[in-house]
Amino acid sequence: MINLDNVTFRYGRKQPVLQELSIQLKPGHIYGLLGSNGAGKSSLMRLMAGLLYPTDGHIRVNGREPRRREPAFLEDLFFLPEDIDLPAITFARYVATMRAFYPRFNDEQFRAYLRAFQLPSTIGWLDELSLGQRKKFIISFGLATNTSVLLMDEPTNGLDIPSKAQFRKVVSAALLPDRLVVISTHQVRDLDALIDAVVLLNDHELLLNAPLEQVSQRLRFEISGRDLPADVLYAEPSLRGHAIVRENVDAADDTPIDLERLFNAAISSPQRMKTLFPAQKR
Ligand SMILES: Nc1ncnc2c1ncn2[C@@H]1O[C@H](COP(=O)(O)OP(=O)(O)OP(=O)(O)O)[C@@H](O)[C@H]1O
Repeated sequence: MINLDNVTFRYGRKQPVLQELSIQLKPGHIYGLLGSNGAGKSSLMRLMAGLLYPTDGHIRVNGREPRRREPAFLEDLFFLPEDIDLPAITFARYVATMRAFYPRFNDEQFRAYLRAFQLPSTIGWLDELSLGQRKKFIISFGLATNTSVLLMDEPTNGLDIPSKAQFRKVVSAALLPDRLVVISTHQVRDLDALIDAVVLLNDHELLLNAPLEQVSQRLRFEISGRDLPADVLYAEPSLRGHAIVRENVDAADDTPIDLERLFNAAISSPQRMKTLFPAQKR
């Protein structure tokens, strides 16, 4: 469980990047952390990992304060940063060294993940891997640590299209009831059919924190003709008319969620989104 209580964060004396953020993230879920460039996704992940400290407010991860970086905290959280700088050592040496920090690291799983990503387990020097190969290697390692919290910052950057599909498959299979996964991205389509809850940052604050089930109960994703319905939150021209997001006023059947349209609707109608999703903890 990750709990943020009124967290404000700023770099030095600059304007706050995150302001009075209160969020609760629960195990058994894969959260998609969304936001425009510079919205503060990486900063938030680094705060959760204890690599940055809140200017104000409190963060608890499984009851522990990340900033203390206690061994029990570190062995139960894996953070995959956006830029992966692997050392100039061999695959075998890296695994032998790093696995010692994660008591639940599972070698068999690790090799299965590498196979799923079509990376040979005979990789040589890590600094000679391409960006996509480095990502696949570290994603496989992170999943195999079996930590209860897994934070991944832009993990799909650098992955080719088949690998993105493989990523979704592998991560969803690795979700267990006691595991909490947070994946940040600005390429929201990469998270289609993977996440089951969305956390959206906008304008330094939390705009949306909702399970997708709730999103589809409260919003409809439709194609409309030229005349847009009055309750539309967002519309974009499409080949067949307008692709729209509107309120699900009469609780009609669910429509499939389009994450990109959800994102655009939230950014363009923030006040209506807040009214529609008055999160217990915002
Ligand atoms: N080390 C730093 N020192 C000062 N300001 C920083 C630092 N790192 C990030 N920022 C600023 O904090 C804000 C949030 O950055 P952050 O990297 O958290 O956003 P992001 O949502 O992850 O962006 P992106 O999607 O582009 O990766 C930006 O305005 C950025 O310029």
